Amino acid sequence: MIEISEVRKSYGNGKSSFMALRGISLKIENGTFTVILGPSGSGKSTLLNVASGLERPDSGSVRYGETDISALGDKQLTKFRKENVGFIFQQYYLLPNLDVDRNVKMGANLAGNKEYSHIIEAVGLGGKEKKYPDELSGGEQQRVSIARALAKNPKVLYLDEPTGALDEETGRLVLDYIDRLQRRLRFTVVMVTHNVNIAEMADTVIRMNSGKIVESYTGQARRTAYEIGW
Ligand SMILES: Nc1ncnc2c1ncn2[C@@H]1O[C@H](COP(=O)(O)OP(=O)(O)OP(=O)(O)O)[C@@H](O)[C@H]1O
Repeated sequence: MIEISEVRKSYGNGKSSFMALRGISLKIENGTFTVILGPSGSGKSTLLNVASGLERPDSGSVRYGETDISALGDKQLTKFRKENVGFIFQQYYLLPNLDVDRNVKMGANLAGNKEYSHIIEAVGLGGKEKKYPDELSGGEQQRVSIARALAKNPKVLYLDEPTGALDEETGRLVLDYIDRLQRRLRFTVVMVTHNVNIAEMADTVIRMNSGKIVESYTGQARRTAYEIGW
């Protein structure tokens, strides 16, 4: 379980400081799919970054089971991220001079995994291993970034607006891969999105406003990427 307790986070200092998270507490069960909704600037990305160990909270704790990652040193925190979490962003951040196979291999190497070809197949990119990012569509590039993240075999996959740069058809396709892989492999998913419809795909929905959680509910029947509105 991921347990976030009384987390606060501000940016800047003095008069220009801004409190992005104002006391967030939340529990995420292993193997569940959580969607975080909220208006622009409400703190969604900050929460994702703090939960995943990309950023440290000013106060409060972020626990993965027995480990409080907010108390880890830099080296230990980096090791924790390498071994436990995968990231997917709106931008794909693929290395342009590496082909699909080597981009995904980079993810596998981070976690010391040798096997990753099956992940390329699983995101529907079998046969495209030798293509370079600029030879792929946006949806294909995002599926490479999913494969790269999953090649680490992460316990938790964090996604920040993964379909933000994609049209509806491609967005549904990408979400469908994430959904089906999550149901099969049972890793934990935490996804930030502007699209309220995507919340219907989740077990748990968290709604944020002004750095606080204003609503959360869990246990809803999950819909597939092709059953939701857009
Ligand atoms: N590195 C930073 N330095 C200064 N302020 C920041 C930084 N990152 C975020 N903020 C501020 O913190 C607030 C919350 O930002 P955050 O990115 O978490 O919101 P969000 O809900 O993800 O927004 P969006 O949906 O637009 O991405 C915003 O007002 C933002 O300007």
